[in-house]
Amino acid sequence: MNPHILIDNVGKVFHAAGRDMVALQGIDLAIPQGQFVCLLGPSGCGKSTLLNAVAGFAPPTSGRITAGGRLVTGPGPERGMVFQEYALFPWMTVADNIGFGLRIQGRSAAATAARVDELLAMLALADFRHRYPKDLSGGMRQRLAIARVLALDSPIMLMDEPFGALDALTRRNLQDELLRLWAALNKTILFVTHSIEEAIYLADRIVVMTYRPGTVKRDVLVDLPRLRDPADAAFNALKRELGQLVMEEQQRHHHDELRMAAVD
Ligand SMILES: Nc1ncnc2c1ncn2[C@@H]1O[C@H](COP(=O)(O)OP(=O)(O)OP(=O)(O)O)[C@@H](O)[C@H]1O
Repeated sequence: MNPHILIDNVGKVFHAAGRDMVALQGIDLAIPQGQFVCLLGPSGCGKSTLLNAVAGFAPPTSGRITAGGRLVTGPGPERGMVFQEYALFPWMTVADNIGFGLRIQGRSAAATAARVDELLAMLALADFRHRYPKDLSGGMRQRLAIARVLALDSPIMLMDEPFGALDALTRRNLQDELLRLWAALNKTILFVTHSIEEAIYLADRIVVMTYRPGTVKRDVLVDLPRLRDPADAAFNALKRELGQLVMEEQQRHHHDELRMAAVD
């Protein structure tokens, strides 16, 4: 079967302060339909750069990416993105935020209203439909951000540290919610995190990235039954193994920063 997302020898070079910086190099990933993939690595290893390339926001400088068999040349309706900072319209109510994308797609008022009701129920937001984002907790805002993306029915969801700003309990609730939606809706998910535990809790597959240049350091299938228990021995064994890999890259990051400070 053709992969749902194909990342083929992708590289990205930034030109900054008169220097070339290789953010990504030779990334190859074939992601089948329905797989939940976490990109894991320390700050600066290119996770967001890769996700933005798949989203079509910032094209790679070499290689190519296809989604659903089509070359990615820009953003597209088959790829929905959820950001850490919610990306909500503060002047619109919860219901209007969810319906916005549908209206600009030209759906009728009745079809939009029906779909909005469905999503409000799915994300347990029905009691909040008339509120504005500023009157919601961080967890509720992130539910709303997910509802907005689900409204468009994109088969691929791209998520950039979506739960990074939430407290531990809210984060776990939303992780469970996301697993439920993923299983029910059969989405392909590419999810960026620097939390090893989050990656093991969620993913079918974890791609650990190296720091500068960003390459694939390890590509691991997580074969543990869900819902996973972070206290479980196999969970912890994998956590130790991945922790070692991420630590090595964090140290490279740290040495790089010391070297840059010495040059300046
Ligand atoms: N527009 C840009 N111009 C120049 N350099 C950039 C640009 N965007 C990202 N970079 C650099 O590319 C590298 C990868 O950045 P990226 O944000 O993808 O990393 P990340 O793994 O997502 O980190 P974080 O978890 O901190 O977001 C970093 O060294 C960053 O400084």
